[in-house]
Amino acid sequence: MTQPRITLGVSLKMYFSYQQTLAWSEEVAEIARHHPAMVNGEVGLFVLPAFPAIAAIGQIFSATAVSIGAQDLCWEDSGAWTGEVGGPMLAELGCRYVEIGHAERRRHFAETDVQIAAKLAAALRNGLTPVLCFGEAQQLPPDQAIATCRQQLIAALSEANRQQLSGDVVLAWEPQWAIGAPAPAPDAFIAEVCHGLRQLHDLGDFRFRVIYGGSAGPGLLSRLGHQVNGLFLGRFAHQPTALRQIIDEAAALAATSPSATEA
Ligand SMILES: O=C[C@H](O)COP(=O)(O)O
Repeated sequence: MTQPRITLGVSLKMYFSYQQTLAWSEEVAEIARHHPAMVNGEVGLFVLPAFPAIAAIGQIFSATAVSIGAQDLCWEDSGAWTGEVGGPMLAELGCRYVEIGHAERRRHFAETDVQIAAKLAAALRNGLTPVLCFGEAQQLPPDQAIATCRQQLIAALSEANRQQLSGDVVLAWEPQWAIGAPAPAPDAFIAEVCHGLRQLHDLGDFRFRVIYGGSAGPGLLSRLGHQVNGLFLGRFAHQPTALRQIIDEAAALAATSPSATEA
């Protein structure tokens, strides 16, 4: 499948009620139906709601270019795994993406590298594009942040590599200290780390997009330019008007991407 020039993702985490999720999705679907860069596929948007809202927002986004996904999955496909949701059911529900390894899941649910690697393999096995979250816990110089992230990526991709799985993987780099903060990491730091992450070519047979997350909001994408393949958004996408502004910025960036000017 052709990749959008700019990828935007929104995780609603557990912020919205069911009805709020539907109302927000209706407004975003309206934007997506009319935004030229979304209609022509230059800007891609995926939305990850809480599990119970997946089917309903799948209907709301059905006639749009917006993809839906989940915030987690089980590493097993079926069986006696009370409370879990497996990749096959997510695929049945129309999910294209699944988030894996978010810092909040590591912190609050003690997810380990081994579990994250198994979940990533489960996603690929079920035709879902993993949105692999990773990022350094403390503020580090860019070269050390890149080295720390590289180790996390090697661990997270290890099971997929062992099973010789391949496919698209969204690399959602989120410095842990920038998540839930008043502002994102400094622009120059984001640019340098994303550049370094995009140079990592020894991680397996995957097609990567590197997107930045951590208090990202309007203005950031325009400031970063082509240093990133997109953004992973949380709180600052809760207002549909703010998301529209970010989509506009993505469209402007997509129009000046090297592949766009060659076309
Ligand atoms: O999943 C999204 C990220 O954790 C970013 O969330 P945030 O923008 O609210 O910090």
